[in-house]
Amino acid sequence: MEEVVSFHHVHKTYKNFLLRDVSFSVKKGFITGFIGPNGAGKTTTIKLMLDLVKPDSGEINLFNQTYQSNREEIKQRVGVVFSEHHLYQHLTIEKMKKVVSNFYSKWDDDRFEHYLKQFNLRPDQKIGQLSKGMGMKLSIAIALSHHADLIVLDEPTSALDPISRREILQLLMDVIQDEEKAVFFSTHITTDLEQIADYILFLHNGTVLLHDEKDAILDQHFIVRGATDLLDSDTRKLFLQVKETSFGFEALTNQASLVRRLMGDEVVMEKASLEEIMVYTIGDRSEIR
Ligand SMILES: Nc1ncnc2c1ncn2[C@@H]1O[C@H](COP(=O)(O)OP(=O)(O)OP(=O)(O)O)[C@@H](O)[C@H]1O
Repeated sequence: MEEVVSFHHVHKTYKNFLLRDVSFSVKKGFITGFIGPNGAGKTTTIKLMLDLVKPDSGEINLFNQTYQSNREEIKQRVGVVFSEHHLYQHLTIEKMKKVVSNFYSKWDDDRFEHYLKQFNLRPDQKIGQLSKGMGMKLSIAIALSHHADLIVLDEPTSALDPISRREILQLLMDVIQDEEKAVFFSTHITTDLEQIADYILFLHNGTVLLHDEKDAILDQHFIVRGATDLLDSDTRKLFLQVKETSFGFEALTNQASLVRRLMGDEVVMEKASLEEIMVYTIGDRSEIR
């Protein structure tokens, strides 16, 4: 399977933050969802991916090339959407298009017009007068109008109403239909990823906690509930985190089949959502720290 992005042991240090030994890949033809709590390092990772900041060590490849050797070609092949759009407020959409289209050799006016229509945007509208959601849609329209092979989005749906969100999610699914492109998409709305992501990358405190196919992650992780007397030093090892109350325990496991075999009917097991996986896993880590 072709890798569009690969990070190999990437480190980046800020005064109060360390991105540590980050390795992952983004595959062509798939949507990779990028999750992690506030301050996990998601935007830093995206900026590294886009060459907006440089790593201290490690290697970053896009399309099997490095920015050092092929910066211009890589930039042409990437479409970017940030949560706050960086478009010129005083310009109309039409004028903004003229600025941006000059930058991209494969800019496609017809495609851009198609997206404007789809998003109910007019070329004569001033960017400063667009709502947050409309601004986001314009950024997405721009990112999708130069035949990019990789679309990188940093929290694109957080400002959108549920209807627009669905529209954008559908659009991202359409983008990967021809299996020629890859989408990398950070968000706090984990239910969006349950709908559309093929792979999940989960970052916490600057390290990768999980990177796998979404279905594999959801198949492995279960919330288990049972009586506290089932817990001993051995059975506790089956769980990533255990919460105990006077009614019993509730725990997250990533060894569902083993729990089923060992505890069987004595416990109730329910598939964990991505949100539960995040919350339980992070709880565990912060206790260790
Ligand atoms: N230029 C910088 N200089 C110093 N520290 C920085 C810089 N950029 C980011 N940081 C720090 O790095 C850490 C990770 O920030 P980052 O924006 O990557 O997190 P995030 O996962 O995107 O968070 P959120 O979900 O809140 O957007 C934070 O503690 C932040 O303060």
